[in-house]
Amino acid sequence: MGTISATLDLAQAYPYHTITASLFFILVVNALFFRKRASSLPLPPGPKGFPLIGNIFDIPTDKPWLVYNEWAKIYGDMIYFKVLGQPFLVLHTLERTYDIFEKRSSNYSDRARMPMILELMNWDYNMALLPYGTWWRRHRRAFHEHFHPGVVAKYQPIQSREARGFLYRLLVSPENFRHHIRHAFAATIMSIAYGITVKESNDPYILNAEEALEGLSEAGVPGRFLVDLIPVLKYVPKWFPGANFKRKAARWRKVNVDVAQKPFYYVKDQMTKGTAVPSLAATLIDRLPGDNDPSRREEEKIAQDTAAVAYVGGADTTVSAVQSFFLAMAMYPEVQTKAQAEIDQVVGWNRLPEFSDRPSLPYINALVKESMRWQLVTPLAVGHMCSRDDEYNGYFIPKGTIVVGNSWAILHDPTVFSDPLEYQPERYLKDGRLDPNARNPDVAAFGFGRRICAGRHMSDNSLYAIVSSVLAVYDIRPPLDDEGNPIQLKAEVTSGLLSYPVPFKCTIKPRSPAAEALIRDSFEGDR
Ligand code: HEM
Repeated sequence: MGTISATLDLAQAYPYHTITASLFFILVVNALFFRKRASSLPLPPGPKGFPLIGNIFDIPTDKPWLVYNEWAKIYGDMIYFKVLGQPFLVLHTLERTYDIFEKRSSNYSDRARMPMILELMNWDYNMALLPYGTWWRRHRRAFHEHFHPGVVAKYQPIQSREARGFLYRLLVSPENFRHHIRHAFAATIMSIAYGITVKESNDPYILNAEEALEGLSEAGVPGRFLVDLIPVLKYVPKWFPGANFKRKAARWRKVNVDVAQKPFYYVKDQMTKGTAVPSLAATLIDRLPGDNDPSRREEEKIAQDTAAVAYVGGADTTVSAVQSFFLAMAMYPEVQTKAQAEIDQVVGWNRLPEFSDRPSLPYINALVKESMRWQLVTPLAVGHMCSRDDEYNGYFIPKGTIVVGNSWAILHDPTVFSDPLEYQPERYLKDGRLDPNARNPDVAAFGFGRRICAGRHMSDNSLYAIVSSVLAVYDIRPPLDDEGNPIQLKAEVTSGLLSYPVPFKCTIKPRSPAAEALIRDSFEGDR
């Protein structure tokens, strides 16, 4: 997903002149279109704000999920506030997210309008950003067809191969493990989506996608560009004083066109020459209606978007979960020992774990779950916009409210997860098996309802492939100081829509000479 605007990170985002202009705009809009509240019910509780600007000064910019967690102790499990006229509702418990995002999904599956990103920067190929409706549904259907639980197994050979490549790169330069994690995912997804083998470094496709994602993270902060508040500004010509946003948008638009089109046209070209290797794009192109079919243009656009979103949605998300796994292993040696003991017993020393071993590895499965829960990749998931006025649980929820599920709170609820800040795979196990009654992190870690992450099944397989392979052959330990003493690591994460462990070091060594030989023997790439 990695691609969607942070919906709440507002206060930091509004420079003074933006606030002033926005206030003026809101005053005018309020005066012209003031709408009487459609319900006598009260709004849900929340911090009291100022007229017009609302709670702009209350909005936390650093790890907002923790601040909302504290607010929930004062206001309860539904927290409502407004910023510059935009209403927000934060849901704190699984019961609330289920009621709103699942049971009332037809009303809570839209996205906030983002003219800068969607209309000026051409991010419209990313279905995660699309408004709810037929066009989004057609994209979702096309994506689902290639990433639903029954079909993702076909990507396992690529995932295993890239996991082995990752093991080899760790051997060569363990200190670069963060780069290797990123490379492993980029390589896996480019191979699945386009059959393209990426270069070890400075790959043009990856560089392009990274630039596009940087643009998204800048433009994704609400209010960063005034055009998001005053959409009509998109018609201002590029040369107009102050229209720097149009020039920036033009540059990012070009990058985005490259991301969506270049690899796709490469595959098309290979298919014409008869040299294409199997890939998602090749399958999609193969099935397109004929050139003269009236639906051809739209179908080709959907095919192109589907392959591209696999990359931009998947490239930097699972990466964060794998980084958390490395951090956890360096901090919790006893967990690592138990996991390795299970692999040694089930898989032995002569081969690496396969996907077929997965059902026999309950502790590893529990560890994969805990790696998704402990430090969440998307602690506030992604906001859904409410399409119509609604009444729920005695409160009025106005149309246009951005509703956010606090996934972090749901997966750190101390009444459900004892010592929630600790990394404990045991919490998912009972009598040596996965406990079906334990809360599965999937209930919140990948978002909610109809917009729930469409790549989660593939992500889960990738995480298993990496985690099981690494534990089979490596010991991960804390870094050492100059005297050779272990340095105590802390579980600290970055803020933002996507959260990562704050960069840390760790010591990564093969478990034995036999493990090292296995890593070398299993690697299929160039040395
Ligand atoms: C740890 C890994 C991942 C996490 C935590 C994650 C998280 C998310 C979240 C929170 C959303 C928004 C859900 C919502 O609106 O309620 C999302 C949407 C999406 N994700 Fe992921 N994601 C991950 C991996 C992936 C991968 C590997 C892919 C692609 C192969 C992917 C593709 C998508 C797509 C296409 C959407 C848009 C869904 C829609 O709007 O209908 N994600 N993801």
